[in-house]
Parts: sequence; C-alpha cells; structure tokens
Amino acid sequence: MNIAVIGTGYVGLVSGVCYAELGNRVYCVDKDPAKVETLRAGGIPIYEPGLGDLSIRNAEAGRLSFTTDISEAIIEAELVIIAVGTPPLPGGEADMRYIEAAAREIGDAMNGYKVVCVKSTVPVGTNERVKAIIASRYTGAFDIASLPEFLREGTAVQDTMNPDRIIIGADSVQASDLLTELHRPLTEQIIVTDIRSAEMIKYASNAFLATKISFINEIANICEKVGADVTEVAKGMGLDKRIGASFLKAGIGYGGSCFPKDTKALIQIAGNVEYDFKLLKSVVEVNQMQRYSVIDKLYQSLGSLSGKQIAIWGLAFKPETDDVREAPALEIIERIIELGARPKVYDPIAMENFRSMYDHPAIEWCTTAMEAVQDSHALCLLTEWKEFTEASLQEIEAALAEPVLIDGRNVFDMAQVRDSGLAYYPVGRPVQYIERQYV
Ligand SMILES: NC(=O)C1=CN([C@@H]2O[C@H](COP(=O)(O)OP(=O)(O)OC[C@H]3O[C@@H](n4cnc5c(N)ncnc54)[C@H](O)[C@@H]3O)[C@@H](O)[C@H]2O)C=CC1
Ligand SMILES: O=C(O)[C@H]1O[C@H](OP(=O)(O)OP(=O)(O)OC[C@H]2O[C@@H](n3ccc(=O)[nH]c3=O)[C@H](O)[C@@H]2O)[C@H](O)[C@@H](O)[C@@H]1O
Repeated sequence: MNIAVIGTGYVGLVSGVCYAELGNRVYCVDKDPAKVETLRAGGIPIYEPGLGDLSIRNAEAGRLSFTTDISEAIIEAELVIIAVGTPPLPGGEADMRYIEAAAREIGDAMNGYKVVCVKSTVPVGTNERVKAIIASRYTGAFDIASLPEFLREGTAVQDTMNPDRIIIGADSVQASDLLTELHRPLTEQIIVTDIRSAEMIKYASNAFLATKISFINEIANICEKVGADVTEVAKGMGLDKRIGASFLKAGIGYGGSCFPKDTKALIQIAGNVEYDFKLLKSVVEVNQMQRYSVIDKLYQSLGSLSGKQIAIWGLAFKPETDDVREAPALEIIERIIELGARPKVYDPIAMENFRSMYDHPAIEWCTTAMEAVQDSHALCLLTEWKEFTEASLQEIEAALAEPVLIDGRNVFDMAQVRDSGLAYYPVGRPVQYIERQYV
C-alpha cells in the first residue's frame, strides 16, 4: 500500500517506519526542513529505542522516504495519515491549528480518491471538520477515518508492532476495509466503529489510565500515614483481573505530552456540552499535588532548603525517552530553586531537551550521575532510568553530604536500603525505622 504520513514526530515517524517495515511504501512529510534533512541522512530526531535501525533498513530498501513537500508525498498515496501535534491551549483545549493547516494542505494536494485519516488525538467532531476543509478545496471523492494511536514513548516501536487493539472510526466501507487490510498483520483485535466513538475512545483511554495513576498515588499518600506499603497494596489489587496490575505504580504523578494534555482537553470537551467532569478534574488536581510530595519530603528531611545543594536524577517524564514535555522534573526543579536551593541535575538522554525548555543560573548541569550526587544534601530520583535503578546505595551514601535519598519512583529494594545508612523516602512505603537510623 502507498501511504503518506503528515508529521514526523513521535507518532508519525514511528508509525511511518513501522508501516514500511510491514512492506508498505511510505512517504513521511514534515514541515521542519531540519528534521527531514536529519532523517534523509539516516539520523533520527528523537530518542526512541529500536527506531533508528528500522528507519535506515526501510529507507535503504526503498520503502521509506522523507520530504517537506506534501504534494510529492501524497501523489501516489492511497492512504494519507495526519499525525501532527495537538498541543494544549492555555485554557486546556486542544490547539487545532496544525490539524487544520494539514487538512488545507492535503485538500490542495489531492489528485484522486484517497482515504485521509487522523491519527493525532483530536476532540470529537474533528474528523468531520477535516472532511469539510478538504471538501472546500477538492471536489473529487475521498473518505475520512479516525485512527487513534495508543503507543507509549520509550516502547513505541514494540507497541506499534504488537498493539492491544486497533480502533478504526469510519463511515465508509472503503475506508474501513483499507485500514483493516493495513493493520491485519499486526493484530486480530481490530474494532471498526463510527468516527465520533473512535475519537472518544482515545480520550477515554488516556483519562482512565491517568485516573488509575492518581488513584494509586492517593492510596500511597494514605499508606504513608497509616504505615502500609503501596507496592504491596498495588500487587494485591492488581491480581484481581477486573482491576489489572498495570498503571498502579505510585510515584510523583504522570507527565508527558499526552496524559496532562488529554485529561485537560477532555474536561474541556465535556464542559463545552455543559457536563462537569468532576472525577477527571480531581485526577488532574491530585496529579499536580503529587509532584510536590518530593518537596515535602525534602523539607521533612532537611528542614530549610535555603543554600542546600540537591541532586536530581532524571529529567525525562519517563525512562527511555528524551521527551521532557510536562515532565514532573520541570516543576520540581523550579520549586527547589524558588526555595533557595541549588539543583545539580543529570539525565542520561534528556539533558539537552530539558535545558532548551528550562534553564536557570542556579542549575548545575552534570555529565554523570555521581557528579550530581557528590556533596549534595539530598538525592531526588525523578525518572526510573536503568542506570539509576542499578546504582550502588553505598556509593550514593558515600558521595552525599547528608545521606538523604528521595525515591520518587520506588525503585530501590527495601532490604538493601535497610542495610545502608541512607534516610530513605520512597512513595507510600513505611520508612520510620530508616529515619530513626538516620537521626
Ligand atoms: N507522543 C506520543 O506518545 C503520542 C502522541 N499522540 C498524539 O499524536 C499527535 C502527534 O504527537 P507527537 O508525535 O508527539 O507530536 P510531535 O510534536 O512530536 O510531532 C508533530 C510533528 O508534526 C509536524 N507538523 C506540524 N504541522 C505539519 C504540517 N502541516 N505538515 C507537515 N508536518 C507538520 C511538526 O513539525 C512535528 O515534527 C498528537 O495529537 C498527540 O496527542 C498519540 C499517541 C501517542
Ligand atoms: O496518548 C498518548 O500519547 C500516549 O500516552 C501514554 O503513553 P506515554 O505518555 O508515552 O507514557 P506512559 O507509559 O503511559 O506514562 C505516562 C506517565 O505516567 C507515569 N506512570 C505510568 C504508569 C504508572 O503506573 N505510574 C505512573 O506514574 C509515567 O511515569 C509517565 O510520567 C499512554 O500510555 C499511551 O497509550 C498513549 O498512546
């Protein structure tokens, strides 16, 4: 199948490369010439495990090309996939500017029947808007479809090649047949539905996963007060098939380019039809507060933060990605600086992205994990990179000026921590005896 993908970000690039891997001929378009140049030269503008090799292999096989010219990309395409960004506007609603621009450009470049589908996460009704924009510029026949994406950053290739399900929202047999044929090699679990339901499935799925995270974070906060261990609680809950074990890891709240944006957008979507989505509003509020649990623990352990040096391990919103959009580290570091402390930060991959989003003279940028820890008054682990989870507690303790370890991701083994002299502050786990040892 000949496919054009508009937008080569995390979603467009991964999808394009994976469709090529399935044997399709894929043209990826981006309006950013620097990105296209990097891709043409065999590079990858984002960090995503496994993507680079796959991209090079398919480009060399002649199945994958990159261009800034949408007409060149769609001239032979049977399927055009829109995968541009839908970032949040200040009020929370999704910014449709890139979708609408892409629809206009597609409308102007259409040269025959094609199926145009929207993979970006978009409010209900957007596909109809895209259809109207294209129809206002192209009078020939075409079909529209919604194809929501469920990949996670860091495991995007694996998720795309082994999806739990494919959702196709279509109002024509031609469109649903084409998309079913494309995805058949990936899974039997293909659900064809109407367009509005498909658009809603995406928001509802992300909102539900975010709800699970905020729920377990609140349980963790209660566990801290009653002396229970949230990791045991989550394990016990997760064995119930109706609940499921995934997305019950307590921590410092969800970040990333999607959960924060999509939960707020769904609250707006509901508000636009005069529905007050109270539950989701609480999910967002709990998530915001959870980030500051790290600051509370710094206070608890150090008293005033003024003049203190705080090591930060992890800037990306999750491991195995360079994405720092809405990363908890942004607000935590900002707050640490406001309180008069000096953050010494380290991330194996996301340093550059973080620095271009947030820089401050008080921040010391370190080149190794241990450099950040050296002589700091506390270490805060914010992202569970393997490099950190495998670190030696003895080395950490020896390097710190005060033996305080705030583990925002519950990565360390309690028995090991017990043997160290560290004052250990995990999330939702009992710590009294370790604190006593420290005092
Ligand atoms: N990042 C993720 O893990 C996931 C994202 N999504 C959704 O997918 C959509 C895309 O997200 P990301 O890939 O993260 O965005 P991104 O911001 O990484 O990439 C978007 C790309 O589109 C390009 N672009 C914008 N307008 C264009 C145009 N008219 N023509 C050609 N290129 C254009 C930009 O230059 C950029 O490279 C969003 O709606 C997002 O909510 C859905 C599932 C997962
Ligand atoms: O719409 C999207 O963009 C994507 O959003 C999420 O994927 P992603 O944001 O890449 O990463 P996740 O693994 O879901 O993690 C999101 C955040 O939740 C946090 N999280 C996750 C799981 C958990 O148990 N606890 C927890 O705090 C992570 O640390 C991270 O900050 C969804 O998992 C994808 O299905 C969806 O396609």
